[in-house]
Amino acid sequence: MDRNSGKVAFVTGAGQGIGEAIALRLAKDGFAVALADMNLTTAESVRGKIETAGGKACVVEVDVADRDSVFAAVETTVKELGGLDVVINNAGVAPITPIESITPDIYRRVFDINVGGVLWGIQAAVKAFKELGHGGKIINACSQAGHIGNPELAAYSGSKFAVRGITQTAARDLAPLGITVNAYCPGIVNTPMMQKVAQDLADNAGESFDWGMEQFARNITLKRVSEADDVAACVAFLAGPDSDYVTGQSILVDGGMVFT
Ligand SMILES: NC(=O)C1=CN([C@@H]2O[C@H](COP(=O)(O)OP(=O)(O)OC[C@H]3O[C@@H](n4cnc5c(N)ncnc54)[C@H](O)[C@@H]3O)[C@@H](O)[C@H]2O)C=CC1
Ligand SMILES: CC(=O)C(C)=O
Repeated sequence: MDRNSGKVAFVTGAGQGIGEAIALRLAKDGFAVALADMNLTTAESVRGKIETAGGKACVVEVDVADRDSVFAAVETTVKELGGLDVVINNAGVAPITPIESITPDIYRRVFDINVGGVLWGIQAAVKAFKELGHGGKIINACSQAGHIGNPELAAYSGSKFAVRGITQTAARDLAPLGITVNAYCPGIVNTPMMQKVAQDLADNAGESFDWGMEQFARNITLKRVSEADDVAACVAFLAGPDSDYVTGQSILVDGGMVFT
């Protein structure tokens, strides 16, 4: 707790799922947390949970696909919470996309949010860290699907491979500024996103939700689907001082789905 007190973390997609779990965990670990989301209702509810537990948080509206919106959200965070030390580019979307179904609109939406959101988040973080006169930590949402192509998720898998590449490059470019850049790669996490992915896959095949989930879950070595807290624990490591000598890595937190 003490090691992070006075530090500020900015988390996109913090209103639900993995982003919510990250925000709650970092607040418990002593960070003041900016809850950045396009859904202000869910973000406000997370703020309520943090404040009830004695933590500090603010809500910031953001559309991560919009560069200006990301820069404005980061600036608001610095004003409201008095600094910035960690930026977590977590927001993402995962539509089921059999290869022949991908339209220009689907392609652009997935890449604008999953890749653009990471790029603009990195740029906004660098600007703020420079203005504040110190380095910092940038942490991006990748996926096991960013290490191996997942069936019927071509647009999504492609976007997450891109996140891994950007993470490596940004780590090299930003090291001279004292900034580390890493990513976390969840497996199958029980969140609204994954529930929809499984349901859509099942609907396309005329099967049940459990069948849809099983298509993704059957290769998990630890034989259980992940909870968002499993991912938050890895992000807490990447956000804290114990990861100071780690950069450019995309760390799998998938219960043993992909071995690299
Ligand atoms: N759930 C899973 O099994 C896995 C998730 N991931 C990644 O983890 C991240 C979080 O996923 P989940 O929590 O499962 O998703 P989720 O769909 O449950 O929550 C996503 C949050 O991001 C927000 N959001 C979406 N688009 C946004 C935008 N343009 N601007 C601002 N906020 C936006 C939503 O309002 C929501 O609060 C994503 O990047 C996802 O790709 C990676 C691997 C597995
Ligand atoms: C949605 C996702 O990231 C999967 C299936 O790994």
